Amino acid sequence: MSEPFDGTTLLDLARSARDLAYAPYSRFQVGAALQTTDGSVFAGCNVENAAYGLCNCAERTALFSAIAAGYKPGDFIAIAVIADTPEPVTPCGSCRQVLAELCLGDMPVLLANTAGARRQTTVGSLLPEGFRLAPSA
Ligand SMILES: O=c1ccn([C@H]2C[C@H](O)[C@@H](CO)O2)c(=O)[nH]1
Ligand SMILES: [Zn+2]
Repeated sequence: MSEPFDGTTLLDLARSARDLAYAPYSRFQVGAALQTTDGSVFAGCNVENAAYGLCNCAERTALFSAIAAGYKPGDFIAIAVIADTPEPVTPCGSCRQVLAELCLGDMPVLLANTAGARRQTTVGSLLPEGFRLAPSA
């Protein structure tokens, strides 16, 4: 059975979202695209701030946008992330924690770089034994 999402399309959407990044401090642009169970896609880019601790990653922009639009934990089937890194970019610890809260452990995470390298992992493998209070998504 083929997967219920098209990884190449999701990565293309993440690549377009990356162009929208507001990253005047790091100059490091990241894009993400999150697909919901009903086929919607939420794109996200990183949004930085002069108070550096307020910088928000592309992954969390996409996840928070989906939640703000009414989607619930567990309503997501895949996320793609892309940046200009030598190897496919890999999410920071904060994003891993948020992914673990809002997505199922076996949800695919597609990681890519702008040169075309890509690999696939899961939310659970990115944060084994993560902290949680809420029941699993
Ligand atoms: O997976 C990642 C890693 C980093 N960033 C952002 C945060 C910051 O704006 C910039 C440099 O860390 O890249 C993301 O958006 N996603
Ligand atoms: Zn992050």
